Amino acid sequence: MTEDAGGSGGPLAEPAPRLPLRTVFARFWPHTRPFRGRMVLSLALTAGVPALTTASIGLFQVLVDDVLTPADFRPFPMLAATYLALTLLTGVVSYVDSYLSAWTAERFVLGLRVELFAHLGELSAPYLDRRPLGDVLSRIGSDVAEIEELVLTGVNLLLTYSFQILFFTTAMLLLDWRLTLVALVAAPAFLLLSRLLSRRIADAAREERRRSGSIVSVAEESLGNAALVHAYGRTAAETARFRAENEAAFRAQMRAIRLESLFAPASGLVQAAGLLLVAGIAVARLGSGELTLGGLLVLLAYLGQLYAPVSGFGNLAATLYSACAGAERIVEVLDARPAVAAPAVARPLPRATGELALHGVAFDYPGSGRPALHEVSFRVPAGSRVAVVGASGAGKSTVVRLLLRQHDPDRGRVTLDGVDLAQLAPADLRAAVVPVLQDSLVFDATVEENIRWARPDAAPEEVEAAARAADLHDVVAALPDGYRTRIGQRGRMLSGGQLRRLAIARALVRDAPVLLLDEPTAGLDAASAARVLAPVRRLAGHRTVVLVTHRLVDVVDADRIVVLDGGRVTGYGDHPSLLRECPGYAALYRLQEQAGDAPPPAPPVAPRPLPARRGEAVARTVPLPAVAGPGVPLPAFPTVGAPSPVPEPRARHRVADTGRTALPPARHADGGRHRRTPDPVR
Ligand SMILES: Nc1ncnc2c1ncn2[C@@H]1O[C@H](COP(=O)(O)OP(=O)(O)OP(=O)(O)O)[C@@H](O)[C@H]1O
Repeated sequence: MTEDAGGSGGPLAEPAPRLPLRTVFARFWPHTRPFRGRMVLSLALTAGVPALTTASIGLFQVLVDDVLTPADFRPFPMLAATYLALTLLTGVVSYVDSYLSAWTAERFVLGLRVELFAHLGELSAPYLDRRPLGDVLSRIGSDVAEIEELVLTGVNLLLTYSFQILFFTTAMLLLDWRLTLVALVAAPAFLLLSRLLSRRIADAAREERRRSGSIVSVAEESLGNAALVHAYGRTAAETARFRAENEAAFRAQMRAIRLESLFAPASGLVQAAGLLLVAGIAVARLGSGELTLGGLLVLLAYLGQLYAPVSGFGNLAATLYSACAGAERIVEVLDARPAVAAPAVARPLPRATGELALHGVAFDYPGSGRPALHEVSFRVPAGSRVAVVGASGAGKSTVVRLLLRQHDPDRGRVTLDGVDLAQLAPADLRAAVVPVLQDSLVFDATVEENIRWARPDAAPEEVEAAARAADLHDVVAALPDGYRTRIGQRGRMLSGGQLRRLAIARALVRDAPVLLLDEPTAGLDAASAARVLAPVRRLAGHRTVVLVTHRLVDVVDADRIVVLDGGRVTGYGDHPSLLRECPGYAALYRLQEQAGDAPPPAPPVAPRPLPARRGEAVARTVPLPAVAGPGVPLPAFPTVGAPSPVPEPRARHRVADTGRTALPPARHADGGRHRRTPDPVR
C-alpha cells in the first residue's frame, strides 16, 4: 500500500507507454472485421444525411427566388410537400444510422472487453500480483470504451464531416465559386488551431486516465481492507488518500476541459470572421446583380453548415488524442505475455501417476535481484505425503508456484512423472496438480456451486462425497439450506477452518493425482488445524500430497519432509531423522514446541474410504517408482512404516547447491541402527 494519505506521492497506477495515434488505430482496426458489413451500410446512411440536408437548404433558394420575391404562391404546395418528404426521409435515415452505429459500437466494445478479460485470465496471478487491482478494473471498464471512440465513432465522424464538407462545398461552388473560395480561406485557421490544442489535450487526458485507474485502485484497496482500516482508526487517512487521487484527477480533467473549451470560442471567432468576409463580398455582388437574394441566403446557410464540420475536424483531433490515452493502457495489457508459455508441441500425459521432482532448480523473481531458490532438488514419489517446511521467506511458496508452473525455473527442471512441466499441455498439468491456496478463495455462491466449480460435471453425490472426505459435510448439513446455502462474499457464513475444508473439498472433487496445499493451517487454532489436516492425512496412498507449511507440528507424520532455508534444501527425511540430523529443523521444532504449538492428535491409520479417482481401482502403495528421464536420477523412496524396497543410503544431509555434507552421520547409542535419512536426490 502506498503511504500517500496526504496525496504527496504519485498515483498507484503506472503510466502506459505512449504510442502514436496511427499505431493505436492500426492495432484495433482489425477488430472491426466482424462489423464491416454494417459499417458500410452505416457509411451509406452517413452520406445520406448531409445529401438530404443539402437538398433541403437548396429548396430555400427556390422558395425565396420563385415564391417570395415574385409573390407567386402556386409552386408553394409542391415545395412544402418536397420539404416535408425530405425532412421525413432525413429523420428515418438518421434514426437507422444512429441505431446501427450504436449497435456496432457496443458490440465492438463488448468483444474487446471480453478479449481483454480472457487475456488477463491467461496472464494470471504473477501479472495481476504486480498491479493494483483497481487500475486493472478501470482499464476493463472505461479505457476499453475509449478505443471505440477512436476506431468507430472517430471514423464515423471523420466520414460524416467529410461528406458534409463535400456536399456543402459542391453546392456552394455551383452557386458562386469565387465566394466559395473566399469562404474556404478560413479552413486552414481551424486546422492550425486544432493542431495547437490537441496534443496538449492528449497529455491532460493521459494523466486523467491514469488517475482514474488510481481512484479505483485506492477505493478497491481501502474498501477491501475495511476491517483493518476500521480497527486501526484509519478511515480519515484513507479518505484523504482517496480525496488526493480524486483531486489529481480533477486537476487533469480541468486542464483538458480548459483546453477543449478554448477551442469553441476560438473557432467561433474564425467562423465569424469568415462569415463577415463572405457576407460583405456577397452583398456587393447582390447589388451588382451577380447574385440573387435567394442565392445569397442559401450561400450563407451553406456556409453556416460548412463551418460546423470544419471545426468538428478540429474537435475530432482532440477527441482522438484523448481516446488514444485510454487505448495505450489497453495495448499495454494486451501486449503483456504470460510468465510461462505453453509448449508448441506438448508431451501427452493423459493420466499422471503424480510423481513430482525438482532437479537443481534455481529461481529469481523478475526484478528482485536476489535468488529465491538455489539449486533445489527433491522428489515427491507418487502417492506419498511430503511436507515442505522452513521459516518465513525460506522459499516454500516459490516452490508451490514452480510446481503449479506459474513461473519457469531459471535453471534446472520441475517434472511430473518425469516429464518437464514446460513440455506439458497446460490442461494436462492443471488436471494433474490441484492446489489449495493459502487464502481460501471462494465465490459468493452456494456451497455446492463452490465445490462443483472445480469440476462442473460433478454429480451431487460426488460433491457430497468430497465434502464428507474434507470433513465438511456435518457443517454443511447444519446450514439453513444445506448444500444450497449461499456462503456470501468471501465466504463470511463460514469460519476460517471451515473455509479451508471447503477449499479442500473443492480440490478433492477435481479428482487429480496431486494435491498441493500451501499453508492450509495458517491462522487456525490447534483444534481447527487438526480438523483441516485430518482429511489430508486420510488421503495417504490415494494421492500425492505436497503440504507447504511453516508449522512443523503439522507434519511430524509426513512420509518425508523437505527443509528449506534461504532458498536451499538443508534437510530431507522423516521427522525423527531430521530431529536427530538437521540442526536447523530441530531448533525450529523446539522453538515451536516451546511456543506452545501442540502436535496434532495422532493420525488415523486406516484411511476412510474416499471417492476413488476416476480410472483408478486400487490405491497406489509402495514401492514407488524412481524418477525417470534425463537429469539427476532419483532413487526409489520408501514410505514410512513400509519396508524399504532398496537398501537405504547412509544418513546424511546435503547442502543441495554445493553437494557438501553439512553434518557428519550422527552416532547413536543403538550402534547406528537408527532410521536413516534419505538424501533428497540420491
Ligand atoms: N512476487 C515476488 N517478487 C519478488 N520477490 C518475491 C516474490 N515473492 C516472494 N519473493 C521473495 O522470495 C523469497 C521466498 O519467498 P516465499 O514467498 O517463497 O517464502 P515462504 O517460505 O513461502 O515465506 P512465508 O512462509 O512467509 O510465506 C523471499 O525472499 C521473498 O521476499
